[in-house]
Formats: sequence, structure tokens, C-alpha cells
Amino acid sequence: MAQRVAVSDGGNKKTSRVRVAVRLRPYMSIPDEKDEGPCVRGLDSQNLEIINWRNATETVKYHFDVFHGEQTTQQEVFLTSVKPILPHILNGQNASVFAYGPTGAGKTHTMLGSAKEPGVIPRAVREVFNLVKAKDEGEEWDYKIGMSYLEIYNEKVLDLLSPNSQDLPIREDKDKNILIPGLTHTIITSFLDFDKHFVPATLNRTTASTKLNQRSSRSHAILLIKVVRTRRVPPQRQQTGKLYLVDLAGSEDNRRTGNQGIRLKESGAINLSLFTLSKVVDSLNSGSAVRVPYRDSKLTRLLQDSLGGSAHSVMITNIAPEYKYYFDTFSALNFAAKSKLIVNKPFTRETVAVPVLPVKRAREEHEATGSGTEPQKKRQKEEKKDEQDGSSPSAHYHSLSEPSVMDRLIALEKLMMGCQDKDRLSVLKDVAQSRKEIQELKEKQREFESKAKLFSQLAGEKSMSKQEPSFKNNIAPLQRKQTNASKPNKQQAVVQPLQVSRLQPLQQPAVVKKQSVCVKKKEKKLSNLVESPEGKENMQENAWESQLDTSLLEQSRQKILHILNSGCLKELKALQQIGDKKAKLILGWREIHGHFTKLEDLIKVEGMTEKRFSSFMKANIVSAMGN
Ligand SMILES: Nc1ncnc2c1ncn2[C@@H]1O[C@H](COP(=O)(O)OP(=O)(O)OP(=O)(O)O)[C@@H](O)[C@H]1O
Repeated sequence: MAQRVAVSDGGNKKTSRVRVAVRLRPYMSIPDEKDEGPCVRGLDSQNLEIINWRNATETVKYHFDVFHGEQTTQQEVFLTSVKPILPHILNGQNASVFAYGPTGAGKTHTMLGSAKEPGVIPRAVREVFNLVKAKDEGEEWDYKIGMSYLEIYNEKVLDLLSPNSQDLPIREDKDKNILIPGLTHTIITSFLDFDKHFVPATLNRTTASTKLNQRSSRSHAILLIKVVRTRRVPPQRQQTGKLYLVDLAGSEDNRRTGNQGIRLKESGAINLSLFTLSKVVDSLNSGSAVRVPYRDSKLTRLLQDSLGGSAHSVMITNIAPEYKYYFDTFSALNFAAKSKLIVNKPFTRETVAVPVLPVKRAREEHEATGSGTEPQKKRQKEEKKDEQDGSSPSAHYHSLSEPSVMDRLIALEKLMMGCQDKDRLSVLKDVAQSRKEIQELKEKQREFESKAKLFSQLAGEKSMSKQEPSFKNNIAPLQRKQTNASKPNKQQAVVQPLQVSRLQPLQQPAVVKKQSVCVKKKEKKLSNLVESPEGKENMQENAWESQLDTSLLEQSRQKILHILNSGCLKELKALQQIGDKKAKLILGWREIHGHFTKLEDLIKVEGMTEKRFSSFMKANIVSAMGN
């Protein structure tokens, strides 16, 4: 029904870039925490700098469309970053404002604000009413304003205007308009009318306390304001403009939030959708030939019109100045810097004469009651229950020099190398290269050391009883053997790596050959069993693995784990059954969650089912043993 018309913007086919603003919230010192001062500060209305994690005497500088410093008022944010795009929605175009950033950095403050300091949402809605009012009567258009309000919680689309709603589907019509059948759409006639619906609906939003924010938004909230204008005289042309106001859930590092139980699950969903958002940004930046993965998360599917689509978009990246947010701030700034490159192509949506706009749409068809439905009350109940086994109260603090943080920064830096910002690229290239080399040397050293351990374990085992039971998990044999080889004198520790590196090529092929036969013999049985229910599958996997030499198996597992944790894209792709896409997903997972602590963590990577994991393990263990 709706058609794109290229002419209704006065023939203006100009593209519109996503404007990126960064807002720094005021420093908040917490009584029991070390007060180290800010790690980031503004330079002027467009530039800011953050301490360089590689060298604390240096800073890294960023340039954005707008920088809002700590003293910036809610009104200034609105006037500079939001107000200019609002007139477009009266002309049948889309506009969107979304707040992005780490948890606790001020997204909700920016979007919602408080009664004393109202944020973008109340100000924008008021302005839309003002704009409609100010329109010339003689213009012969009638305007109607409507609202919908939803949240994406754990990848479910829930109607905040109808709190008992269930997961709603997202559809796209033939003209690529995103639709949510069943979502409440309410006509509003004034700002007061809006407030009447909006305030109670906001209380339906899922929030909870985390270590970083007393009242943390656990969902992405999207307010849609729709302006439909209809020509009074026939033919009754109708144009629809949509304004999306989005308060994203915070990007989180669970090592700092202390999330567990349901908080951790929520966090997984939040990080997944934000990760997809960053993939969408990457794809848009890399050119039109690439498939933009909008469909990989509900958030990006809904924001399809707002990013690289037809909207005038503003992204307000909220950041916090405290040191404990350093990694999140650094990530958020890099994400924002990438988003700056996106170019939207605004167009007007126009339909032919639909005289009556329904006040409230019909609820979703009955068949949509399928999997994953979850009414609000049940959700809250579930939350309460899980919160009981939730987070410990102690505050986590990670210094910048801590290895895990360093590893993640290095990983992030590597990812940044893939983005198209040439300035950053050239600055980082040399540093990244030398860091990579050092890292590789360290890894090699670690590899030698673990080989040495294994060798001494092997030697120790020969003298042990053959009655030793086969191991039950990948940690057990090492622990067991560690006690055996736990008191080598220092001389041995130095000599062993050399011995292992010489002896292995001679020993391994013979053992591997024997084991390949074992694997082959078992293969048919195994492939049947991979299909079997979970428990059985695990049992059978152990059965398969227990046919192999435990130390060699462990060695192979460590090798694979090592590649998963420190392999570059090429090295990951060299693994069996890992293609380009999966390798990138693994890199992405590492960037968000840090290291894989065990191989089984691989199942948490998008698209890696237990079955795939099992077959991945078989292929790679056999391959690693053959090397
Ligand atoms: N510009 C600001 N001025 C004053 N206080 C602020 C500002 N920005 C944020 N705050 C305060 O900081 C705290 C955290 O902010 P807020 O809840 O908006 O963070 P958030 O990014 O939405 O977090 P989450 O993702 O966890 O929901 C709140 O108490 C808020 O009032």
C-alpha cells in the first residue's frame, strides 16, 4: 500500500549522514572506591580525548559532530542534536534518535530525564505538537499523531502500552516498511494526552539493579511517534513520518557488573543485539555489496529504517568519566566513530487515500502465541527468583594494566584495524603490529611450557598404574598430573621445553596412527550418537574421547583453545569447520566476553549448536593430533 516517492522532499534526493553526538556525564565519586579522577575529557564542542591505555602520559583524540560536556543541560542537548531533525517527520520522512553507551553512563537520563530535567523524549514530543500547530492552515493537510511504545527484552518484542502482551512478530511489507502486527497504536491529541499514556507505560519497562547502576535498563525501549498527514482535497494523498526515540540497554562487561543468573542472561541478549548493531554499522561502512545483517537481532531489524535506511538519525553516545568505565568508554567511542560513516538516504512515504486511521490496532493474530511468550508478571516473578541467586555485593575493580583488560584492549585494537577510519588505522598499525609480535612470542613461550608439563606428565604416567580411570573432563587430567609433576626442580623446567620440541615429532605419528583407527572404528556409532539427546550425546562423546590417549587429547584441546583465544581471523579460519563467518563471530565473542575459559564455551557463539560443536571437536582433535 505505501509507496516510496522520490519527489516529495521537493525533489531533494540528498543523502543524510547519521549525526553522532557524544555526551559525557558528570563525574560521580563513590565513597568506598578509589578516586582516580576522570579518564576522559572534552576539548571543545566537537573534540574530546581519552587517556591512552598503552601509555598513560598520552591521550587518544576523537572528533564528532557534537560533543556535550559534563555541564551541558538537557535543553542544550535537545536543541543541538535533536530539534533540527524533527520537521522531517511532518513531511513523511523518518527520523530517529537513539542513546547508546555503557550501563550507567546516562542514556536514560538523556532520553527520559526527570520531572525537573526532562530529557529528549518529552521535549521531542512537545516539539512535534508545536510544529503541527504552527503549520499553515491554508496548507490543506490534516495531521494526526499517534504513539506506540515497546521494549526488546531478551530478544522479545513487548508492548509497553499493553503490559500483558506477548512476544510480537516483526514483519516487513513489500515496500520495506517495518511493521509489528498487534502493537498498540494510540492516537494522541496533545502533550498531556501523550504523558497520560507514556508515564505508566515507562513503569512497565524492565529495569533492575546492577553493580554499576541502581536502576539499570535491562531492555531496549523504543518509542514510536507517527505523524500521518492527509490532503484535505482529493486525491487524498497521505504521508506518514515516523520518529523513533530509542533508549538502548547498556553495553556491559559482566566482569564488572557482577551479573549472574537472569541478569547474565539479559546481558547476553543485550550484548548480542548491540554486537549485531555494530556488525550492521560495519557492513554499512564497507559498501553496498555486503549483506547488512539487520535480521540478526530484533533491535537491528526494528532500527532498519534508522540506520542506513531512510531516516534522519542522531546517535547520542553516552560515556562516563570514571576510570572503571575505561574499557566501555573506549569501546563506545570507537563504535560511535564507526557510526559516523553511515549515510542514510531519506525519502518520503506516501500512500493513496486511507480515510480513517484506527485508534488502536487489532491485537496480534492468535497463532502468534507460539514459542517464547512471556507476560510481564511472569517475567518479574522469574527475575525475582533468579535475583536471589544473583550477584555478590563486592565491587569489582579492574585496573587498566590487568592482563584480562589488556588482552581485551589488544583484541579491540585488532578489530579496529578492520574498520575504515584511515587516520586511526595508520596511528594504530605500527603499535598493533609490534604488540601482536610480542603477544605471539608470549603465546609460543606458554605453548612450550605447557608441552613441557605434558611431557613430564607423560613420563610420570608411564610409571603409574594402568588402572587409572579415563578422564571425565578436560581439566581433570591436568590437575591429576600436576600433582605428579608438581615438584620439578627448576633445572627440569628449563630443559623440558627443548626435550619436548625434539621428541614429539618422533613420538606422535605412531600414536596418532593408532588413534585414527580407533576413531574410524567408532565413527558410524558416533555419528548416530551425535543426534541423540543431550545427556547421551555427552556420554558418547566421552566414550569417543576416552579411546584416545588422554594426554595427547588434552594437548590437542589446549591447542584448539589457544587458537580460539588468540588466533587471528586467518588462524581461526584454518580450524576445521570454521569459515569466514564463524571466525568473525568468534572474534566478536572474544571482544565482548574476553577469553574462552574452556572449549565448551564455543557453544555460546552464535550459530554453534551442541551438534556442531561436537563435530567441530572431532574434526579438530583428529587434525591437531595429526600435526
Ligand atoms: N548528565 C547528567 N547529569 C546528571 N546526572 C546524570 C547525568 N547522566 C546520568 N546521570 C545520573 O547517572 C545515573 C545513571 O544514569 P542512567 O540511569 O541514565 O544510565 P544508563 O546509561 O541509562 O544506564 P543503564 O544502561 O544501566 O540503564 C543516574 O543516577 C542519572 O541520574
